[in-house]
Amino acid sequence: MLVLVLIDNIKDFAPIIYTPTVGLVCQNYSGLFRRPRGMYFSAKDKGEMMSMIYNWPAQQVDMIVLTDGSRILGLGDLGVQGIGIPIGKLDMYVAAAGINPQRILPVMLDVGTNNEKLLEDRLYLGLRQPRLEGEEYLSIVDEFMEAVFTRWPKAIVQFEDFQMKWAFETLQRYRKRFCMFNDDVQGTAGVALAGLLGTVRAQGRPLSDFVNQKIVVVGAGSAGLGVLNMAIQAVSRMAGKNEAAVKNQFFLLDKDGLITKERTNIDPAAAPFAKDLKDVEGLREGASLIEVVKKLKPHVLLGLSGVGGIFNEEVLKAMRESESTKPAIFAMSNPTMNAECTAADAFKYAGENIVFASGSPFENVDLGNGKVGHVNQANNMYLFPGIGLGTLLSGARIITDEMLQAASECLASYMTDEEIQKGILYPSVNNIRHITAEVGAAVLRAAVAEGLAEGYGDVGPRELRHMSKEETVEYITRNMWFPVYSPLVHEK
Ligand SMILES: NC(=O)C1=CN([C@@H]2O[C@H](COP(=O)(O)OP(=O)(O)OC[C@H]3O[C@@H](n4cnc5c(N)ncnc54)[C@H](O)[C@@H]3O)[C@@H](O)[C@H]2O)C=CC1
Ligand SMILES: CC(=O)C(=O)O
Ligand SMILES: [Mg+2]
Repeated sequence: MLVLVLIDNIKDFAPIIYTPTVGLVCQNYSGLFRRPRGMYFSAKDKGEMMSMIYNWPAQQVDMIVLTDGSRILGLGDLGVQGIGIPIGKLDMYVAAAGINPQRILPVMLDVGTNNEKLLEDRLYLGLRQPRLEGEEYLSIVDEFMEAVFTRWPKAIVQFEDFQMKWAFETLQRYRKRFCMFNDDVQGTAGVALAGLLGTVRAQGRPLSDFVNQKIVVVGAGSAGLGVLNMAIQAVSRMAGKNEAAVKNQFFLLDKDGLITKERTNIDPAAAPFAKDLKDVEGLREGASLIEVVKKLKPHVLLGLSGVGGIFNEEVLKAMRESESTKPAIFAMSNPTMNAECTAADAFKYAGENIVFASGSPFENVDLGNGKVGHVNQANNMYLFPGIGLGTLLSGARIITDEMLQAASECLASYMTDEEIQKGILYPSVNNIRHITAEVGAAVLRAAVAEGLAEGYGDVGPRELRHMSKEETVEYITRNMWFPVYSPLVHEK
C-alpha cells in the first residue's frame, strides 16, 4: 500500500525519501538503524563478492544504485551511512520509473571512511579504517562489477555520490564494458543543460542563442565538470565548431576562485576549462565570485559547490547588472542547507525578473501584487529514472553520450513556451511518471539508432526498431510496474 501512497503523492513525499530529508537520515544513520536494507560489501569481503551476489534472494535484479559514501550530497564523507542515498534513489526508480521493487538493489561499498567523527562514534556501523586508495580501492569495485554482471548480465548500475576522483575514474573504466552511468556527472549534466536551454527560451531568444550566453559555474567537482562537458558538447553541435573553439562563454570557479591557466597544481579534470588570462581581461587567477560576477555580468550563475549561502546578498545584487533580460540563478547544491542561496533571497536581491532553480525544493516565492516567483527543482531526478528504464527496456549493454543527450533534449522540449515564459523550466514532480516515460522512450530510441538495442523479454530488436515515437512511449508505459493490491475486504 505504501508504494501506491508514494506514487499518488510524489510531490509531498519526494522531499522525505529524497533530498533534503534523506541527507539528515544519512547523517544520523547509525543511530537510527533498525534493519539492513540493500547489500553491504566491505573491503574485508574481497574474494567473496561473487558468492555474496549469488546469495541475494531475488532471481532478477534490474537496477542497482551503488555508492561508497565518499561524497553524500553536499555533506561530505559519510561512510557506510551513505546507504540512504541508494535507497532513496531506488525509491524514486519505483515511484517514477515503475521499476519492480523486488528487482532493485541498493549497494554500499564500505572501503572505510576518512570522517574522523564517524571513526570515533561508537555507534558507527561501518569499517573503522581510513578509505582504501589506488589499486586496492579499484580492485574492490572491479570485483563487485564482475560479480553483478556475471549473475545479472542485463542489470544497470548507477554510480552515485562518489568523490570526484573516483566518479571520473570509474566512469572511464567501466562505461564501455558494463551497463552503467554516473548520475552526478551525467544525470545532473542533462538536467542542467535542459534548464540552461530553457533560460534561453525564457529570454524570448531562439535556442541557437545558447552559444552567446555567458555562464559562470561555481564548483569544479564531479557535477560542475559534468555540466560543463555536456554544455560544451551542445554548443559545439549547435555552432558546428569543435569543442575547443566554443569554450569562451564558460567560466569555472572552485574553492580557490576563478580557474585560469596560471593555476598551479590544477586538477587535470578541470584543466580543459581553465581560462587564458587574456580572455578574462580585468580578472586574475583565483578571482573571487563577486569579482567575476561584477566583471562578466553573466547570463547564468550556476552553483554546484556544496557550499550553502555563497550566492550572498552582494553576489545576487551584482546579478542585477547581468547582460541577460532574464538572468538565471541555479543554486543546485543539496540538501537545502547547502544550496548556494534560498529562493526568497534570489528574488529579493537579484530581482523579480530572474529565472530560479535549486537542487532541493523551495516553495514558490510570493512577490506581492499577485505575482509569483517560480521555483524550479533542477535535480537529476528528472532524468535518472528515464535513463535507467529506457536503457533497461532497450536491452542496450552500455549507455552512450547519444542516449544521455537524447534524455536531456527530451526534458528540454517537454515544456511549452507559455510555461517557459513564466519561468517554469521543468515539469511538476507530480508528472514524474509521464516525464520518465518520455525520457525513457528518447533513450531507447537513441539506443536503437546506434544499433545497441538488443531487446527486452519477448520484444526483440526488430520490433523496437519498427516502433514509432508514440509506440515507444506506450511500450515504456506498459512496462512500468504498478502496485495492485488485493482488497482486504471483498465487496459482496
Ligand atoms: N541538483 C542536482 O541534481 C545535483 C546536485 N549536486 C550537488 O552538487 C554539490 C557538489 O557535488 P560534486 O560536484 O559531486 O562535489 P565535489 O566535492 O566533487 O565538488 C565540489 C566543488 O566545489 C568547489 N568549492 C568548494 N567550496 C567552494 C567555494 N567556496 N566557492 C567555489 N567553489 C567551491 C570545490 O573546490 C569543488 O570543485 C553537492 O552539494 C551535491 O549535492 C550534485 C549532483 C546533482
Ligand atoms: C541530487 C544528487 O544526486 C546529489 O545531490 O548528489
Ligand atoms: Mg548524487
